[in-house]
Amino acid sequence: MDNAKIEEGVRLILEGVGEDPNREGLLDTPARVARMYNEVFAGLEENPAKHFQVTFDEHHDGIVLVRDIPFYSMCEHHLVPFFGTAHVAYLPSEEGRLCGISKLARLVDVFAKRPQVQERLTAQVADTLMEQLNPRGVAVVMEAEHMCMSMRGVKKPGSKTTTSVVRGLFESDPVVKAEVMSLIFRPV
Ligand SMILES: Nc1nc2c(ncn2[C@@H]2O[C@H](COP(=O)(O)OP(=O)(O)OP(=O)(O)O)[C@@H](O)[C@H]2O)c(=O)[nH]1
Ligand SMILES: [Zn+2]
Repeated sequence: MDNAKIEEGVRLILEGVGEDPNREGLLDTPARVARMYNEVFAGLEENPAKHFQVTFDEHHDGIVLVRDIPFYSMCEHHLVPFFGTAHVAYLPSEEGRLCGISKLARLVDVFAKRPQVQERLTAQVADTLMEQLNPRGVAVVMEAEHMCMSMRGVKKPGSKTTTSVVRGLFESDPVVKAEVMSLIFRPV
């Protein structure tokens, strides 16, 4: 990442809003924001495949689901956060391999830590899992609050956006799809 460019940009924004980037409280802000962007956009420099180098030659007939994975992303339209929970499920194939369950959460982070829209984030997680594990199916559901809808604009704090992407058997077989959705949306 080009930190000098980020810092220059932040100084220009501060000037643009009528602030003095040289006053004491703001002096370190451009460098701080650059460090923050390195963190919140770290996924831009990550290849998701690296998380699937270790897989297990184990067999599991049914669904593997990790629910309630918290994530923070950045809306690419306004560059403010949207955040919530992701539910990631797959149905291993006969000959396919299993991954460590933490890798499903790591995969969410790789794509969440980029400028995003929620629909694309959901599809990228699903499609990468299909590529990497060659499972019989994948289902990804994300529920998020968008700061661009809460603190500004339409100002609807608390409104949640749900996106779902199903692939493979979860797409083609309504019974299997109903099973995974009942696990994802089971009453608490
Ligand atoms: N589909 C989708 N839209 C998003 C997402 N995040 C933000 N948006 C929307 O992106 C749209 C951008 O619309 P514009 O009309 O160009 O921008 P705006 O004038 O700031 O819009 P308002 O937010 O309605 O004030 C808004 O409707 C946002 O709600 C997302 O993840 N997916
Ligand atoms: Zn937005």
